[in-house]
Amino acid sequence: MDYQKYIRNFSIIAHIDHGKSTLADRIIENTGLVAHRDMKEQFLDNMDLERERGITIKLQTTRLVYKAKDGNEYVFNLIDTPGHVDFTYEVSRSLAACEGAVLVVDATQGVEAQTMGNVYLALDEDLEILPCLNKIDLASARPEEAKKEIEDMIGIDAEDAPLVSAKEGIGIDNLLEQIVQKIPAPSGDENGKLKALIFDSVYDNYKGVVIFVRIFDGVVRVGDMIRLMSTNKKYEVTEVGVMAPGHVPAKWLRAGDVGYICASIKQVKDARVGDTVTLDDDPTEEALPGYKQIQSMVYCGIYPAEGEKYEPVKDALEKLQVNDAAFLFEPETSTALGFGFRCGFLGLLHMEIIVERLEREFNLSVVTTSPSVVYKVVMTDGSVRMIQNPTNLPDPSEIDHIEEPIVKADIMIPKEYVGAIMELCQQRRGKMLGMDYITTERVDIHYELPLNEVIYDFFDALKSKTRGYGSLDYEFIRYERSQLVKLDVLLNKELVDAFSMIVHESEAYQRGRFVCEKLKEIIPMHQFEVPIQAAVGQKVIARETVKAYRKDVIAKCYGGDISRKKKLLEKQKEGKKRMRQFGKVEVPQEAFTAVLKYDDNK
Ligand SMILES: Nc1nc2c(ncn2[C@@H]2O[C@H](COP(=O)(O)OP(=O)(O)OP(=O)(O)O)[C@@H](O)[C@H]2O)c(=O)[nH]1
Repeated sequence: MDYQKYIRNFSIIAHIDHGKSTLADRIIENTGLVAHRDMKEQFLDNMDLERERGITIKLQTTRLVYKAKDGNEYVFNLIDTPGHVDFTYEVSRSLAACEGAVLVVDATQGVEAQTMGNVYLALDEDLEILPCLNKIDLASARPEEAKKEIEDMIGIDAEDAPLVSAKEGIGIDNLLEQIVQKIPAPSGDENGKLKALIFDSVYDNYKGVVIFVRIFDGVVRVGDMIRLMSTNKKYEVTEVGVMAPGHVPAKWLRAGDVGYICASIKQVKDARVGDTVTLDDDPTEEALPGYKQIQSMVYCGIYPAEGEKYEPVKDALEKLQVNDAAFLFEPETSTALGFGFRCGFLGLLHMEIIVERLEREFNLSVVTTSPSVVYKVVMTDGSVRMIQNPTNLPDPSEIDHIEEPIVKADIMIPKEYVGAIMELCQQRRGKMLGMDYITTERVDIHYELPLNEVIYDFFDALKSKTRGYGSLDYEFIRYERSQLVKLDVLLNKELVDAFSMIVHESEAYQRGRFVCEKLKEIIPMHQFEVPIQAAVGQKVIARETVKAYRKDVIAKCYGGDISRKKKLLEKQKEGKKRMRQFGKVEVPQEAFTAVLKYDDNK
């Protein structure tokens, strides 16, 4: 098929901060479709939050036209991939839509953990990898060394890898030419049965769900009846088009194309990433490989903060979900916190983003309970329960054993930090699998770690112990039997379920003590004494007491001027607003996050 000769479908992959977004901007600019003055910094990252955090979450795809030195015009479909380990599945599906990937390596840093993580994903999809060295404008750039790392670690030729500065716009022409020359053109069968891969979907207020697809075989037109193969649901196509950028309607999409389809699909979760689209009256027999139901790895409870109502939070969560098929929630009640929601996330970053959006975009204040991974509980009668809320852990007498998710982690660090990182991993119940030298100065350490130990702040600890030079990539590998117990917190002798957590038996005592000490610092004095206890089953393993206060807060400024009194009272009131009442005990909201910051203490 001749037209396919002039199409190049590719992604840019990189370790975080190596300059993927900046390079994408530069490519867009150099292909000339977007006028310079219309270029917002980082064109592809379109959410404010993303821009602030500097990470790519939601995929954006752009169709560009490039006039090559051979005189021909080429269509480039630049498919953006999210740059964080939480979103690996989305990365792998957007790569599956491409023939090649531009691998950006920061020439001042060299190959890092997620460079490798992304490269493995690209190799799994049989992509042509086109390495390029970025940030060569910096004096500390060492492109030759970085090239050698690429050759040694990835096993691809990096001799001709373009040296670019995305920031200064150096070397971009050479890169564009190499994209034309080295990334293969698509080679689908336009006359075959429709086979298209959904690699992203978004909700649009006017059009409903817009699905982004790569057509492998066949043609799709307005009016066609399409079928999504994982659900067998049918929809009539109302619009097809390309992202040029923005939605530009077209007559059809055919083999080799990347574009969008609107088909009055109501919810993003009905059009799952990884699913195959075919025609209902002439379907392909076989779906494209690689479809997976997304599994939430981390769960937590989200509750309206005092003063907030249940309904607005529910509405907001529903709105967030229309656009995010990986985010799950269902109603849940907690004796301590009342009516709220159990929410599932891809990882901790995903969770933080949702909570932040609730606060920022919806102006809601919420309480989140300890994040938890999903435990596999094998009961004495042989049945298995998946538990994602510590409160629901069955009675220990009914449990035969508990299994927890284990991940394989690749940690890349300068060699002088090996000791510190091994110690960190040891503390987190890690099992070392091995260590490779990347260069004489840098190593790649492989560990198996319980996911539970990674989700809280492992990454922060890694960064601080390596002065920012460490990088991490991990993937789930299996469930493993482990000695886990439920740690409960009692305030004034009453169990506060929102504080319950599942911990390793060997850590229960220390953890219990930490939680009690922390709560003692945070819970204000009451008219009565407040005992704080940590317990495993019936056994109290740690205890602290918040003493009762004697004086009224105003008594302090007796005779003082009235405005000062007012201020104090107001401050007290303000403080009250952010309190949660448990029985007779008032607990400030910060307590819920403070008890998680265990590692500050280690
Ligand atoms: N000096 C210099 N800085 C660069 C260059 N390219 C990117 N940067 C800077 O490096 C930082 C990271 O660049 P981004 O483009 O945001 O990196 P990214 O890989 O897209 O990051 P994620 O979206 O988080 O994956 C930014 O501060 C850029 O300004 C370059 O060629 N030279």
